[in-house]
Amino acid sequence: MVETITPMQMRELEADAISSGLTTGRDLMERAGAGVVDAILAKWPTKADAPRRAVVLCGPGNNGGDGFVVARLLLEKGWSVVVGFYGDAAKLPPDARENHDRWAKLGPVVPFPPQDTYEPFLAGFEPGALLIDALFGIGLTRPIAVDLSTAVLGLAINNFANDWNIVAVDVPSGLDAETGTLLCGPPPHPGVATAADLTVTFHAPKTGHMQNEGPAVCGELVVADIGLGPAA
Ligand SMILES: NC(=O)C1=CN([C@@H]2O[C@H](COP(=O)(O)OP(=O)(O)OC[C@H]3O[C@@H](n4cnc5c(N)ncnc54)[C@H](OP(=O)(O)O)[C@@H]3O)[C@@H](O)[C@H]2O)[C@@H](O)CC1
Ligand SMILES: [K+]
Repeated sequence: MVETITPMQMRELEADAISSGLTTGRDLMERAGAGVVDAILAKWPTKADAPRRAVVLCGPGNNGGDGFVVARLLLEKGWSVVVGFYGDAAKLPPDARENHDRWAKLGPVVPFPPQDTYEPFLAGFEPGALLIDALFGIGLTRPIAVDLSTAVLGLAINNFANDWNIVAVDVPSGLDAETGTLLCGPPPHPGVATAADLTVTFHAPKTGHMQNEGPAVCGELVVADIGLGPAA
């Protein structure tokens, strides 16, 4: 049986590790991003000589921070990367802000949903590219706004037409990481922005990955070690 932990237990593990001096939030975020990239390259090794193109959608919290790390690490590997950002940089938590700023020195941060044209994102729609969902992780507290979920759905529809693969950072955005239920708005509001081909979570699976809608929307679930000690 797979041992799962709740999001609250994950936060406690993280806080204990940081307060005891075992690690820092910055290092955890770097390892989380590296774990996502490792899982991508393990699942799609041929992408090393395929399009090597990714659109990374980053949200307003630390899940978005992980996304900025993924964007930087893929760029370092020679990928072409477009970053969309749903949020306000000035309000990002510190580690996410740092990684946003590091990325901003490497490439543009395109507001998402885009204000006038989807062109920066659509330019990436070629077969085999990746859509990386770093919008919301264990901090999702309410249904995703209609404008955001509609914009993601628009990209996802293009994705289906163009054989993209979707990678979720920690959880597919819209999935409650504790209960495995979808935080849905009124119909036709989609509850899960992106049902993933690959979900990369950290330290241990969360309860929500394994129950209710979780298994159906996560795709393959990979657990990355981020240095919090042995998993439960
Ligand atoms: N903890 C760990 O051990 C590690 C965590 N790591 C990573 O951090 C992630 C957790 O980060 P997190 O706590 O910042 O939460 P996250 O999911 O980014 O979202 C919070 C933001 O979203 C907002 N918001 C919420 N719902 C919303 C909605 N419907 N629509 C709009 N906004 C909404 C919310 O705003 P608020 O509710 O305060 O208004 C807040 O701004 C975790 O999943 C993992 O990826 C790793 O780096 C390694 C170690
Ligand atoms: K996510």
